[in-house]
Amino acid sequence: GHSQSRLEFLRAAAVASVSVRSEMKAWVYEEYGSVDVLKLSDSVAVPQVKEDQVLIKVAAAALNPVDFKRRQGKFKATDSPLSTVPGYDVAGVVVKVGSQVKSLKEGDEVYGDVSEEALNGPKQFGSLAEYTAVEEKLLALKPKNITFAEAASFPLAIETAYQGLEKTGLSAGKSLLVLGGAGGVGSLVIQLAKHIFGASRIAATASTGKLEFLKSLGADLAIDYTKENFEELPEKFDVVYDAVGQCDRAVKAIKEGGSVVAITGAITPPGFRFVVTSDGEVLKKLNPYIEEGKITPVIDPEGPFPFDKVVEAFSYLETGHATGKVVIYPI
Ligand SMILES: NC(=O)C1=CN([C@@H]2O[C@H](COP(=O)(O)OP(=O)(O)OC[C@H]3O[C@@H](n4cnc5c(N)ncnc54)[C@H](OP(=O)(O)O)[C@@H]3O)[C@@H](O)[C@H]2O)C=CC1
Ligand SMILES: CC[C@H]1OC(C)=C(O)C1=O
Repeated sequence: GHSQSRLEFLRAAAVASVSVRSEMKAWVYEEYGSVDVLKLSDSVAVPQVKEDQVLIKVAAAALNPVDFKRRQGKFKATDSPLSTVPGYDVAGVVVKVGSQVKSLKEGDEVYGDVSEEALNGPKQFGSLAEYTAVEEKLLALKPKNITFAEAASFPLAIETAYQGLEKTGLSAGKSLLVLGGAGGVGSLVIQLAKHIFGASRIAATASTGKLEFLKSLGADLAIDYTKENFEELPEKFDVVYDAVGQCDRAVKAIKEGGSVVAITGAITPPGFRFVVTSDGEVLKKLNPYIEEGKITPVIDPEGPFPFDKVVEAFSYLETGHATGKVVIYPI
């Protein structure tokens, strides 16, 4: 009928517009440094899709500390070549698919972390752009009940939270202490621990103004780190998830036989380091919890930041005091 042919026309036009357009707007840095090296260019090549990749028209992106640590040159030994388009987290619409793509098609609304290994050869052309090319296996369909901005807030942080908790052996009836419960990762660790891993008791640390926020996420005990030292409390935990870099103190807060997973900072045994691997299958597994409203996105109210305010967004994230995620929307 008329509407079907119109839809096909629009879809073809969308594809044609991309295949004709060879340049796009993107944030780029050509050298390592502070936010001053970030430039907004309008002549970056639209990425070509490899056989196992899809081309995404970016609707929203989110920032992670790894973006600014990488830009500062902290991972230069294993980084991809400069110049770099930063950005790991993406949400948007598929506009082109590679020849080996199995289940995604043009028009699909997707989200994910574009770099399978965060530190080892991350994407040179990331998500802070109008288009980005991503392997199908790193993506999942966006749940219908959340916006693109909310979807972009999840991937790297929720995969870090989930995979890190899996490694600790947290299971039903065990207790957990989260160091940095109000951050992008910590706010999801609390929710996943409660709703998926069945933790019987969750404690978390943050500063004075965020204690009620911790409880709203599902923490039973909110510890104000400006007033007390968690490791001096009488209560010990089966698991500590360190998202701050306090492993030397975390190991004093576990029960005999407990475990400490640390995602940043120096490691003190028996604590162990964990680094996230991007995986669309994790998002597919968590989608039902998001669709049921059990896991909810947390976007810092300073944002979302529009595309031309990425420098302001990084400056805010780099204060180390963002609540939940710093999102870039609209693009
Ligand atoms: N290994 C891996 O795979 C990954 C590592 N990371 C790393 O983990 C860390 C956390 O990442 P992310 O959550 O995105 O970071 P965020 O920038 O979102 O963390 C900000 C939060 O940290 C809290 N915070 C700061 N200092 C303390 C403290 N002393 N005690 C408790 N909370 C504190 C702040 O709360 P307040 O304002 O109350 O101080 C704020 O809410 C970063 O270093 C990041 O690089 C992140 C993802 C993956
Ligand atoms: C060594 C941890 C490193 O990896 C990620 C993804 C970060 O944010 C880090 O600090």
